[in-house]
Order: sequence, then structure tokens, then C-alpha cells
Amino acid sequence: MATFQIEGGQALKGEIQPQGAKNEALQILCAVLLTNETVKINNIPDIRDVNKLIDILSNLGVKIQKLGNGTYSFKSDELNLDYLESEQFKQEGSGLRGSIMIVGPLLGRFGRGYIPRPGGDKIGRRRLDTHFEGFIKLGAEFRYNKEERFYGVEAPKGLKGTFMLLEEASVTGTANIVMAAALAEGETTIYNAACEPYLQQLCKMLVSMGAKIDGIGSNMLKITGVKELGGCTHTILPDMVEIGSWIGLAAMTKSEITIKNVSWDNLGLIPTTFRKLGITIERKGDDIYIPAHKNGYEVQSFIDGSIMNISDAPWPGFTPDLLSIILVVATQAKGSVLIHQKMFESRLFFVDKLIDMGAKIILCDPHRATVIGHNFESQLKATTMTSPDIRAGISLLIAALSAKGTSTIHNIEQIDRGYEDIDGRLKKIGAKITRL
Ligand SMILES: CC(=O)N[C@H]1[C@@H](OP(=O)(O)OP(=O)(O)OC[C@H]2O[C@@H](n3ccc(=O)[nH]c3=O)[C@H](O)[C@@H]2O)O[C@H](CO)[C@@H](O)[C@@H]1O
Ligand SMILES: C=C(OP(=O)(O)O)C(=O)O
Repeated sequence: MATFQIEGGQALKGEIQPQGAKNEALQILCAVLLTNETVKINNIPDIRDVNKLIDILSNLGVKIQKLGNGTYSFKSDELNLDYLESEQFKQEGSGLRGSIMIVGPLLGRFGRGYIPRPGGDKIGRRRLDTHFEGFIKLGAEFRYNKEERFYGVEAPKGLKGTFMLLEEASVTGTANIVMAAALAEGETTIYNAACEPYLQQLCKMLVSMGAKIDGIGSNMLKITGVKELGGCTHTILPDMVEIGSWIGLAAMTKSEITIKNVSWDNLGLIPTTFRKLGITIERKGDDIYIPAHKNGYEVQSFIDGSIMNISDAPWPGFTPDLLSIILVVATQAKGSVLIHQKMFESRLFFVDKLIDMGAKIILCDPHRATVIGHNFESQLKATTMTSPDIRAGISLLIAALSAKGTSTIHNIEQIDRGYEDIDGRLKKIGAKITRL
């Protein structure tokens, strides 16, 4: 277990270049399995989860070449599908959440796909029903080995397009079904589809490979299956969750930071939501400029004067992956805010660490926490903590950077899952952080 030691209380200053988006990269990497031609991908983030998925692809027989920083080519012309039934795959496939998305492309192209129960954050129940119900609707047979927690779908006669109304707008579920449907016979309609920028990017990539998809960006996708897909070049968008993390870090450490080339048009409600906490976010071309909040920031109230409430929702709502960061930033705001994490039932438990540091938070129930901001009248106190999940991890890191004294964060592998060279990049803008 690796550890960060952080000397808090320093104002930071400088420019940050956001990494490529983790959750988009995981979808895009799985899509390389859909063709025997070469796929070139730019802006792949160098993070643990993505590297684990690249290893799985390599073990599946995908020919992978690193062409430059963040740029790779992939060729899936001679796959070793026996790997899917190996003990090694049972280990490796369960190491991250994103691995679940190899099932759709394998089912679409080869008529079978298998996966052990995938890993990822332990932030509440993370069902896979949407994925498998979608595959079954397309004509696949489903089996599940309870003892081994191993899932399988097979469609020896191929998949057939159909209409489906998803029970929930699952991000990875929609991606999986879209990839399978791209090679199914006939037309598939997916209603209540997730439409995060990750999915819009996946659909655009598939179209450039020869897929026929209408409704990109909406919750109704119409996919007309084709016989085969070809190669393409795709560039991953900047990571909107990382961008939100930098906004929170800048405000809470009273730092002046410019986040470069953020792709503003793909940030949805992220700037608006941070502004609800009173944070100044200026648009400069495609950059975000955050001035040093020397006098703090004040939570806005609703028109009727009622207490501010920030909650998550499927896109174009506010992403659940930034609520932990909003929560930590609120601990130093002027005013109070109710944080409502609707999707995941154990993502707010990390607040006990913040309470330990002196933050005023009432955990109302597993989904809701009220934060009463300090308005910087009292600094958080340094402490020793363990990072429970990726976003709680970065939130604790932000808390430690703003706190008085030296904090220690264990289990930082959680942060490394989704943040590229976080300590190196923080040091460049003046943070005192050491990896032990
Ligand atoms: C690798 C990856 O891409 N991971 C992301 C993906 O996970 P993932 O695709 O696993 O998440 P899902 O979209 O399937 O669902 C997330 C959770 O939200 C609940 N749910 C979902 C949709 C809905 O309309 N109502 C509802 O309650 C689900 O029951 C589940 O508990 O999407 C999540 C939701 O944005 C993000 O937190 C994860 O970072
Ligand atoms: C929950 C997340 O990731 P994963 O789905 O990979 O666990 C996240 O990125 O915040």
C-alpha cells in the first residue's frame, strides 16, 4: 500500500493540462475489439485502470504499439479467446470496472463474451443487470456461475436488433449494448440510454469505423447493424472529472490556477455547479481560469431563499463522480449546503475523515450529508487517513493540501486508478507532497 505525505496550507499557482478521460478511455479501448483493422487512439491517460485494461487486451492477443505519449495503435486480428476461460483472466478481469465492456464487442463479433465480476470502486451495489438484459434482448443466452461469480453470454446464431427500454441509464451498460448492437442484424433502438460525453465519443468513434448510429447525445439511440467495422483514429476528450477536481483544489487552497484546453462544450453542468458554491470560474478561450479566492467563496441560495442542495443525476445532470469533491470544497465555504448522492449508497462514508479534521458535517443518512462551511475561519487539521475510493481519495488529498500541518494518506493506489502522476503535477504548481 503506497502513501502520500502532504504538508498542507500552501497556496499553489500555475497551469494544469488535464489528462484524457478515464471513463471514455475504458470504453474506447474495448471498442478496438470490434475490428481486425488498426485503431489508433490519442490522449490515453497513463493511469492504473487504463493500464490494467491495456494488459487484458494484450493477453487477449491484441497487438499493441505505443506510438508516443498517450498514443497507441491496436490491432485485434488474431485474438486468443481461450484466455477468457483462463484462471489468469478471472484474476485480471475482476481488477477494474471498465473490463465489463469487453463483453459487448466480443459478443457482437465472435458470438461469445465472458467476464468475472468486475472490480472498481466499492461505493455501493453495482449491478450488471442492464448489461445482460440488453444482451438477452439482442438474442444472447446468459449464464452465471454463482460460486465463481463468472458471467457469460453466447449467441452462436448471431444477434438480432430489437427495441429495448433500459431500466436505468447505465453508463457502461449502454456502451456495452451499443457495441454489441453495432454488429447485430437489423435495427436496435435503445431508449433511456446513457448519454455522457464518454458515450457520445464512443458512438462517434464507432461511426468513424463504419457503424450506423442515430440519436448520439440523446437518450434514444438507433443503431443499424453492419457486417463488419473498420479501423479509425480517435482522440479522447479531457477528463471532466479531473477538471472538476482541479477546480475544487484551486478554490479550497486559495490558489490561482489555469486549467488548459478543457473542452468547455463537454463540461455540462460542472462549471455551474461549482459556481453554486460561490467559486469564480472564468472562461478564457478553451481554458478555465480560477483566481485565488483570497476572501473565500459563498454558497448561493435558491430563489426562494431555501438551503442549497447539490445532487447527482444521469447526464446531462451533474456527475456523481464529482459530489465527493463538491462536498470537501463546501467545508470551507461561507454557508451551508445539502449534498445528496442519489446513485451510490456508500460513497459519502468518507466524511468521517473530514469530521476528524474538524469539518462541520452531518451525515443524515448514507445518501445525504449537510455541510456547514467554515468560511476559512478555522483551518482543517492534518491527520492520517486511508483512501477508500478514487473520488473520496482525491477529496481527502484536497483536504490535506488545505489543512494545517502534515497529513498522511494511505492506499493512494485508489487515486492512481484515475489521476495521472498526481503528485508530480501537484509539485509543479507548488504543492509539498511526497510519495512514500
Ligand atoms: C468505468 C465507468 O465508466 N464508471 C462510471 C460509470 O459506472 P457504471 O456504468 O458502473 O455505473 P451505472 O451508470 O451502471 O450506475 C451507477 C449507479 O447509479 C445507479 N443509477 C444509474 C442510472 C440511473 O438512472 N439511476 C441510478 O440509480 C445504478 O443503480 C448504480 O448504482 O457510471 C457511473 C455513474 O455515472 C460513474 O460513477 C462511474 O465512474
Ligand atoms: C466510480 C468510478 O470509477 P469506477 O466505475 O471505475 O469504479 C469513478 O471514476 O469515480
